[in-house]
Amino acid sequence: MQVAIIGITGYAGMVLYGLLKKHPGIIQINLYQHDLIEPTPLEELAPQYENTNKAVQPYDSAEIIKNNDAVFFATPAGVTSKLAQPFLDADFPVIDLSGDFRLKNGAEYEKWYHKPAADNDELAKSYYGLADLSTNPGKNYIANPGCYATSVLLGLAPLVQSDLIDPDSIVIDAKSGLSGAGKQLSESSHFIQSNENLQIYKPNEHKHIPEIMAQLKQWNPKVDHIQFMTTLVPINRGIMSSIYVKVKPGVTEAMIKEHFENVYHSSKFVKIYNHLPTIKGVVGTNECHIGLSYNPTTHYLLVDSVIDNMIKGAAGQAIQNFNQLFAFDADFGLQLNPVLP
Ligand SMILES: NC(=O)C1=CN([C@@H]2O[C@H](COP(=O)(O)OP(=O)(O)OC[C@H]3O[C@@H](n4cnc5c(N)ncnc54)[C@H](OP(=O)(O)O)[C@@H]3O)[C@@H](O)[C@H]2O)C=CC1
Ligand SMILES: CC(=O)N[C@@H](CCC(=O)OP(=O)(O)O)C(=O)O
Repeated sequence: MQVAIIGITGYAGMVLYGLLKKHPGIIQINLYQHDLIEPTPLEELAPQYENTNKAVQPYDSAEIIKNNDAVFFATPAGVTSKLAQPFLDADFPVIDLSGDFRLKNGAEYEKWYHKPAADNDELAKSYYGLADLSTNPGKNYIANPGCYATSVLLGLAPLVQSDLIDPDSIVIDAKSGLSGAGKQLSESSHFIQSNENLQIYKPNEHKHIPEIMAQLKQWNPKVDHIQFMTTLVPINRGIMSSIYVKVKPGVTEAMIKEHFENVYHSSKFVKIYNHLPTIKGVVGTNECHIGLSYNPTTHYLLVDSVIDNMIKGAAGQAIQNFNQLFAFDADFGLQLNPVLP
């Protein structure tokens, strides 16, 4: 197969390119970039690719459809809402790493993203691909989930789906490394500001709140709200979501553990641990590690869910979705080891 990537000069695009090069079902990766007027050597756009002898083509939807079997958009929010139409019209496979097609309601997107949304009838054609817990019903436009949303939803699914917790009690304290913010420098990601520092950002305003809520409500309509906070931590990669929930009377620690193990027993990528996992155990992999700690005095349960934001939270899950769509083995391109020590 041949696939296209848009956004090779960004963090998610470059990680995706590295993973797809090792995918046994892919014979060629074609790169396209939005601001080119003629084919340009990749190394001119991104010096780390020196001597790779690869060209990047100007963006052209008709060429992409003609020369590829699928396209990955690793572009910022606000891009695919404008570019998706020819792909939707042609029912051409798209894996969209941005948030533009994750919410089904355009007005809700505009409220949280502060950008114009795609039309509601276009949004309706997309499939939210939380790849470890759902199977594509055959839709060709895949909205790849957000990084925080992935770690939170994988941590909450067994509890919410089976109604084991007080649905009003969900409090999430999520921490992310700086690569989650993409390559654009901002005041909060400047070295002086981020190094040796912790910064809470977007309190009660994070765009992953409606994304998480939409999925939780589908699983269990009793969930009406979540308390969700995000903190920037001075590491390159990784997300730890510390999720606190009040367990229902009669639900024991042993029952919870067994339930998590049952839900994920056949999962290649989600692993339940006896200890509380750390970010280092997942960075470089497509895995989500989950640990549990129950407080019998308060009846609060901590679910500790960690992922690599660049892989499970972006490029890796995009490949899982691609593998599902084209019936490849789930771990094609994703047999990875953590970066240790
Ligand atoms: N970083 C992460 O951990 C995660 C990112 N995502 C999502 O993946 C997408 C990419 O993120 P990330 O790689 O971090 O972002 P970056 O900012 O690092 O990269 C963005 C890429 O998109 C290109 N781009 C910028 N503007 C446009 C435009 N108008 N049209 C087409 N292409 C454009 C950039 O090109 P140029 O070099 O010319 O600016 C660059 O190649 C985003 O939607 C992000 O939300 C999802 C989950 C996790
Ligand atoms: C550290 C940091 O800034 N992280 C980003 C999350 C990026 C991501 O996963 O999400 P989208 O694809 O939804 O943009 C943020 O909080 O907006």
